[in-house]
Amino acid sequence: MKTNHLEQSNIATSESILVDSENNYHKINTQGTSIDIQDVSVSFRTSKGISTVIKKINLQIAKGEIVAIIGHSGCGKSTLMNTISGMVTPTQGRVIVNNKIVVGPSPDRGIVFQNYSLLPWLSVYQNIYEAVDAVMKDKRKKEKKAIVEENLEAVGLIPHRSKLPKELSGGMKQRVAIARAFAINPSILLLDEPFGALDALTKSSMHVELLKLWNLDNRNKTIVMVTHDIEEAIFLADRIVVMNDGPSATIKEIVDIPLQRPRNKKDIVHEPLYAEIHDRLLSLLIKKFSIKDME
Ligand SMILES: Nc1ncnc2c1ncn2[C@@H]1O[C@H](COP(=O)(O)OP(=O)(O)OP(=O)(O)O)[C@@H](O)[C@H]1O
Repeated sequence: MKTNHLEQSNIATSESILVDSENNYHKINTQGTSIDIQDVSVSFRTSKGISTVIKKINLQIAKGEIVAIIGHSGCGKSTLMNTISGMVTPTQGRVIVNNKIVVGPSPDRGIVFQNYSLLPWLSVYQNIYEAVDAVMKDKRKKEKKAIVEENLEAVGLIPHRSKLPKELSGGMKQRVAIARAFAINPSILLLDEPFGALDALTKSSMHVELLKLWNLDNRNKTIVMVTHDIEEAIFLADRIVVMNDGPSATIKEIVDIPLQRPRNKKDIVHEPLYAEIHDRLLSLLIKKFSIKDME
C-alpha cells in the first residue's frame, strides 16, 4: 500500500481519518498519542535470504512521554527506532507520528546517535546554527542566532562555542548533538544509545542535562531512547520496553517506572520501588547471575 500524498481530516477530537494515495481510509485514534506503532514488522534481504528482524510490534507512546527500549545486542532496537525516524520502512504495518503515517525522515523527529554526527569542519556554534538554519528557513537571522545561544547556554557550551569537534571531549560532543536536536525544536526526540560511548560520570551528568532541557521545554517533547543501560533507563524513562532476542523480535514486556519526577539520582536508588524495577529488568534480560548458574 502506498502512503504518499496523505490527506487528513479531523472528525472528532480523538479521531482522524487518513486517506492514502489509493483512496483507502484509515481511522486512527489520536488523543494524546505522539507515536503509534501498529503491527510493525521489518524484514531485510540478506545473502542467506529474507531475514525478519522485528515482528508485529505494537506500541503507543503519549506526547511528552519518555520511553526507553532495551534488549540484547542485535535484537532490533535501532531497526524499531528507524521505523519511527522514517529511515526504515516497515515491511508490514505502519508508524503514525503526530497523526500522520511516517513515509520518511522529517524535522519533527530529531535524532541523536552515539557517534554524535557533528560536522567536523564546523565549530560548535556553526554545527547548531546550520541545523537551525536548514529547518527554520522563514525565521530571521537574529532569531536563529538567539535559538542557538539559548541552547548552547542550556548545555553549558558558551565558552566552547568556537571550538571544532576534534577539540572537544566525548561528553562535550554529545552536548552539542543534544543542544542541536533541541534547537530545531522537534516534537519527538529519538536517541539511539546517545551516551553509550561516555564514561559513567559524564554519562550521569548528561542524564541530568537531558532532563533539564526536557523540563525547560515544559516536558512537551516525546523522547524515545535505545539503551543497554538499565540504571539509565530507570532514571530517565516513564516506561521501559524490553525486547525479546531476534530474529523476529517482539516486545517481551513493558515495565512502568512510576518514580516521582524530578528524580534525584542519589535518592531514587534507595527507594524500594527502584529495587523492585531493577530486579524485574535484570531477570527479564539476564539468565545467569553467578558462576553457580553456569553449572
Ligand atoms: N539494512 C540492513 N540489512 C540487513 N540486515 C540488517 C539491516 N539493518 C539491521 N540489520 C540486522 O538486523 C538485526 C538488528 O539490528 P539492530 O541494529 O536493529 O539491532 P540492535 O538491537 O539495535 O543492536 P545493538 O544493540 O547491537 O546496537 C541485526 O542482525 C542486523 O544485522
